[in-house]
Amino acid sequence: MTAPVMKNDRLTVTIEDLTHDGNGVAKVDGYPLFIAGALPQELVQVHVLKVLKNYGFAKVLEILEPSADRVIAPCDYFVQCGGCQLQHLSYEGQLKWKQRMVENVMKRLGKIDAPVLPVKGMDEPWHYRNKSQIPFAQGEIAPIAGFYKTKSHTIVDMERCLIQTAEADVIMADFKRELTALGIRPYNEEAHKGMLRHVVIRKGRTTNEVMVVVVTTARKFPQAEATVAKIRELVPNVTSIVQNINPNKTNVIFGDETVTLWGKDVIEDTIGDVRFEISARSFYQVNPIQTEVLYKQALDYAQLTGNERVIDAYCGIGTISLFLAKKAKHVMGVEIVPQAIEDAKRNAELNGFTNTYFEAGPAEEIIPRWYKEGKEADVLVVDPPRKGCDEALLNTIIEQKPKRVVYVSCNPATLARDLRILEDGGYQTQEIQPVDMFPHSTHCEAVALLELAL
Ligand SMILES: C[S@@+](CC[C@H](N)C(=O)[O-])C[C@H]1O[C@@H](n2cnc3c(N)ncnc32)[C@H](O)[C@@H]1O
Repeated sequence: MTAPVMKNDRLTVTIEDLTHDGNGVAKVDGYPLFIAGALPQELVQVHVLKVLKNYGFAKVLEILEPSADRVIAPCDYFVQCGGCQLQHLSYEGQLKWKQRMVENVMKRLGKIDAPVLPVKGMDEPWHYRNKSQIPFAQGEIAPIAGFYKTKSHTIVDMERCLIQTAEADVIMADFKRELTALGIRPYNEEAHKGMLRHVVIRKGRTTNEVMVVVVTTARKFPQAEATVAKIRELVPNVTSIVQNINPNKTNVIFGDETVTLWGKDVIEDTIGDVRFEISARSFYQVNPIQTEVLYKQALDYAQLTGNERVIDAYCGIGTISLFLAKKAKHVMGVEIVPQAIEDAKRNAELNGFTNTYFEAGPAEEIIPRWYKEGKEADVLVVDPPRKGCDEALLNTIIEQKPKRVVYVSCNPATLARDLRILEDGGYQTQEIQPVDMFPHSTHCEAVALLELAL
C-alpha cells in the first residue's frame, strides 16, 4: 500500500487521539499521522514532515479549532524538556483522556468489559515529585543542569521545574551557579571526564527531611567539605548529604559505592501511618500523596477483616505489604531485589509489625513454593513492573484460586493482557480504578479488583 500523503503536503486534519509520547494522532484514509503539540478533537492545518510505510509525522501550522481543554503550558521549558508531555492539556482534560485511554486499552487489548472508573487525580497537581535526579554538564559559558530533551541526552538548562520540590529548584539554579567557585568540574559524558555527574534530591513529604546525593566519578572528592557547607547554606532543611561514586561509562545514574558526607544515612517519610526509612538508592514511589490514594484503593479492594492471609507479589520495599498488614492476619511479600527486601524487613521492624514475612526472589518461583509448603493466601496483591506479571505466576493464581486478586499496574496494556488470562482462568474483573500518579505525563496507574467467578 502506498501512503495517501506525501512529504511537504499541507493538510487539514482532525486529531483523534494522543500517543504515549503526547503527540496528536490524525488518520488520513486510515493512515496515521503523528503531530506534536496537537490535542484530541482539534482541527489543525499541518505540514507533512516524514512519510513512512505505515505512518508519518507532521507539524502544526495552525490550530483552526482548538480543543476546549487546551491551556497555555505553565512551564517555560515544556516544549524542550522531555519530562512532561501534557501541560498544554488542562488537568481535567488529562484525567478525562487517561480514563478513556485505560477504557480503550482494556476493551481493545483484553476484551475486558469491567467498568473503568473516573481517574483519581490530585487537588494540586504541581510540585508532587519527592525525588529529582538532575544531570550536570559544562555549558559553553558556565555549568548547566536540568532535565534531558525527549529521547536524548541533551540537557535543557533549567532554573526550576513545576513538578519538583523547592529544594530541588535550589540545587538546579543556585548550587549550579556555585560550581565554578567551588572548583567542581561537571562531568562530560562523551569525553568521560569531570567530577560531578548528577545531584539527586529526595524529600520526606511528611517529615520535611531532605537528602542530597552528589554523584561523582571518583571517590576522592577534594571539594567535599566545601560542597557540604554550600548545600547546608542553600538548603537549610537538609538532613543528609551523601556522595555516590559512579566511575563507569554508563547511563545508569548510581554507582555501587555510597558514603555519607554529613548528617544521617537515611531520611524518613510516612504513607498513611506507616513510617519508612529511605536511603540514597532505595526504591520509593515518587508521588507520595497519590501513593496513599493508590494503596488505599488496594486496601479497599482487598476487603480485609483481620482474618485474611495476604501475599504481596513484586513488593519492593514492602510499602503495600505494610499498608495492608494492620488489617490482615498475615502478609507475605516477595521481591526480586534483595536490598529492597532488607529495607522491607527493617521498615516492618520500625513499625512494630510481627505479622509480616519477606523473601527475596522471583515471584513466579517463590509463590508456587509457598503454596507447596501450605502457605496459602486468601487475597493476592500484584504490583509488577511495566512488562506485567510472569505467566508462571498467573498460572499459579489460576491453579491456587485465591478468592480475590488486587492488581496494581503501571501499564494498562500489560494489565489488559493479564486480566484476560485471569478471566479465562476463572476470575471476573469487577472494577478498574485509575489513579494519576504522574500529572502532566501520559502515564497512568490503575488498580483492578478480580474475584473468582461462581
Ligand atoms: C512497580 S514496582 C512495585 C513496588 C512496590 N509494590 C511499591 O509500590 O513500591 C515492581 C517491583 O517488582 C520487582 N520485580 C521485578 N521483577 C520481579 C520478579 N520476577 N519477581 C519479584 N519481583 C520483581 C521490581 O524490582 C520492583 O520493585
